[in-house]
Amino acid sequence: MILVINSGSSSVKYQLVDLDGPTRIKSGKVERVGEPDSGVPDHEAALQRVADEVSMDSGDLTAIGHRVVHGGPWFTGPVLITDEVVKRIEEAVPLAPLHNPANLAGIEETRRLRPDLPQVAVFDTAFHSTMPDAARTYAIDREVAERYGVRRYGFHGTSTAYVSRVAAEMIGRPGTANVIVLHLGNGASASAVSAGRCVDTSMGMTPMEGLVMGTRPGDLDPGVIFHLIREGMTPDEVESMLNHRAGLHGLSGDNDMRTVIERVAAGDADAALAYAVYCHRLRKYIGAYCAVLGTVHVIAFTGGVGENSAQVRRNVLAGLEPMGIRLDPLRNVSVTGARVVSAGDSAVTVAVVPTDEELEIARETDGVLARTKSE
Ligand SMILES: Nc1ncnc2c1ncn2[C@@H]1O[C@H](COP(=O)(O)OP(=O)(O)O)[C@@H](O)[C@H]1O
Ligand SMILES: CC(=O)OP(=O)(O)O
Ligand SMILES: [Mg+2]
Repeated sequence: MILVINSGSSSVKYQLVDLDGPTRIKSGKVERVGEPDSGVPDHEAALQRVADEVSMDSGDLTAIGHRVVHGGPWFTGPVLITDEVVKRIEEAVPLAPLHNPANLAGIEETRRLRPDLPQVAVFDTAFHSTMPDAARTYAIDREVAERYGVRRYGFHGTSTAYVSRVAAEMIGRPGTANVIVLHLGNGASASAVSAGRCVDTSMGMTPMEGLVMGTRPGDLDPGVIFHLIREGMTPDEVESMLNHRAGLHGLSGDNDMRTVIERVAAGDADAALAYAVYCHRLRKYIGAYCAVLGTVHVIAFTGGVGENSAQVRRNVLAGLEPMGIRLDPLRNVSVTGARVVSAGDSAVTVAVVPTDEELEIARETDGVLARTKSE
């Protein structure tokens, strides 16, 4: 039995997975980590709760798999965690300040509680590591880029790998489909996947580029940053603003899409603007990735917003009928499992695919253990 820990910026999810049996034995989520009055002051406290819930001393555990958001230039696949690996994950903290520290806290805690078990790191960046150079490269001075390691990595790769595979299977094109995956959670990204390979993704060197997110702005003219610094903000203040007080939260004061949508319905102008900017950016990326892929077989919505908000799907895809994208209004409001929500005559299939990062991490963890044993 494998324990999977998915430490996010504000939540810790876990799953106990038995890959030989009925797969998901137990799962849970500690949310609102670090928010005042949530009763969960930090990630250590959240992990303590998880440890209480899963009986960490169980003899049935064979390994622990961890989501790690940034693998830097070092990791293009899952690895057994050693002190050396931990050091690399620490080195990548400045590139994913909301995520890597939380991932490290999870690793440290489970290594302390179960030093006897193999632990595996599964990186968000790994799936995107085979992106073509044209998509991975920022058009800046090549020497500067090389010296400082400036390049695009992409994130949400574990989710995107899982969802693109399920979506391709759903339409009877396993391993061959062209898929646009829209992972819309607190962080959000779009990816273009062709025959199982990522050919472009919206997040970049850090998880700040691309779509509008709960607290991050997505695409932003870099000139804005220099303007703010010249006006007197420090680089740390700008970075903190862009990580914590931008996106839906920056525009409306709320980062939770459910609250934003309720406020839009109640006629709130700030929420309406935040929602409009969010949807507009998403439409732009869908258009861009249709062009990148040429032919799109399926658009897959996932993540908390993508899976649950029929309204976001409807608003974002409205008017795209000339591009062969037509939702079925009734299917779009259906609510269970992986499902097709496009009309029968839609050239492009639109699907909702609940992501399962934890199952994918368990499989990758199992794969690393099998390879380690056979070596
Ligand atoms: N029914 C819903 N309608 C709109 N948004 C929803 C709904 N359910 C969940 N969400 C949104 O999903 C987001 C969280 O997604 P999730 O994938 O769980 O986040 P993360 O894994 O990044 O912490 C929140 O913004 C939440 O408001
Ligand atoms: C990479 C990233 O943004 O992850 P999350 O959506 O879990 O915050
Ligand atoms: Mg997530």
